[in-house]
Amino acid sequence: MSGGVDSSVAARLLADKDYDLSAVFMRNWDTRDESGTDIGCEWEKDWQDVQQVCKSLGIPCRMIDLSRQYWNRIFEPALRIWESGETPNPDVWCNREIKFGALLEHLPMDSRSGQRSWFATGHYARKDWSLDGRPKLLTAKDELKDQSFYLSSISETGLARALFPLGSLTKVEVRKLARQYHIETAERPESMGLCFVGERGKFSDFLSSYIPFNPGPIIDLTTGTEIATHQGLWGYTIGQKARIPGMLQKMFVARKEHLSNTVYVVPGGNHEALYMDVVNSRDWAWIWRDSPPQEVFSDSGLRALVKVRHRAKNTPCTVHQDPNGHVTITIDEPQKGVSPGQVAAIWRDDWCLGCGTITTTDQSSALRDERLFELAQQSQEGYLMRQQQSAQYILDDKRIQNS
Ligand SMILES: Nc1ncnc2c1ncn2[C@@H]1O[C@H](COP(=O)(O)OP(=O)(O)OP(=O)(O)O)[C@@H](O)[C@H]1O
Repeated sequence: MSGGVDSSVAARLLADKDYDLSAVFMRNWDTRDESGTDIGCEWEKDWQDVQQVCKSLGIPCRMIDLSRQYWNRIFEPALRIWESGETPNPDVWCNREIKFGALLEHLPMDSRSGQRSWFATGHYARKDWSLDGRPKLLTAKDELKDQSFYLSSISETGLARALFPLGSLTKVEVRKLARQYHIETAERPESMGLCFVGERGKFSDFLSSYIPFNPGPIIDLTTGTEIATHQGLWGYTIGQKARIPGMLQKMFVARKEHLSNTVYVVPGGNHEALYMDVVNSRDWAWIWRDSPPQEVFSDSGLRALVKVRHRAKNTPCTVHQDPNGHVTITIDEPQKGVSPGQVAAIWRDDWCLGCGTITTTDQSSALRDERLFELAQQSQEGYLMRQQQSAQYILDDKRIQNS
């Protein structure tokens, strides 16, 4: 339980069904880890809320400190990904590594069945069983609140023990129930921001206390000219507006290039260079790890639905997997703002099958404007050449000084 409306209502619904309940609150962020900031200990407030709600529901609760695991398994790796120019999705990996990973390991074993106890959360998702008894992750009834995207990386073992009591309710119904049950946190607003880290004002300011500045050029992809300097690739997200001082025209981030430390922008939020329809991925994980759908290995591939970020709509696509496990997704309708580092998850109707991290995106020949990509190539080569030249000048300078 997080102390919020959703997990509190979930607990109450299970209590009404006579489950033998106990609650666990995870403390996953230690504000002492925050470099140079003094933001206060929000987890203490959440923990108080959990204790208060549990007291009125009459169920025991305890706190588990998983902040070291969160730092090592989620936050540190995410910082390295931001630094490399990709935009990670720590919340998806948090569900796999922490909630349905480290936490599950703490759950007591049921003496009768020899299995771990059931594990309920306030996620908006549903679960069903296949005919041969395997758990299926399904989308929630409330399409707007559906969180199956965030759960798409969890394993079959974790899913098998999971209960999602809110899966068939809408958020409006859940809030109504919270008021009806007089749950203390019924009016608590939706939590925002990075899972467990919480809201942190301007996110790029928060990141800049962990990642060193690394200035590089911002290049207009349509002209190949350098129009500004950025302070680090991590401050820019593909598809989003890029603030360019002194420029009236609104520019949007089309690409980020790690090798040359370059941000490429285009004028206008609907520019064709912002739309991608081919997605390559790494670390692909099927929820049923040992039995991917066999169609992905055939020439025609698996027809499915894909989501490339939480609020994107599920879009028809074709999925292929090569013998090395790499998954490529070709999307029927080009998507805006598909970002390496983010997660692509796939569904068959309402059944979520798994997800992977986006490595590269591309435009199929129907979309591609070769001229733009030649310009990008040239400006990248030009930038690398200038870097080599300035390195040579520094060397020459040193030689002159030494002699
Ligand atoms: N600190 C925590 N300790 C234990 N469980 C948590 C914690 N944070 C989240 N959860 C569990 O994960 C579920 C989803 O969390 P998330 O933050 O995505 O949703 P939420 O809408 O903010 O949920 P809530 O209203 O319960 O805070 C929660 O409903 C809860 O069951």
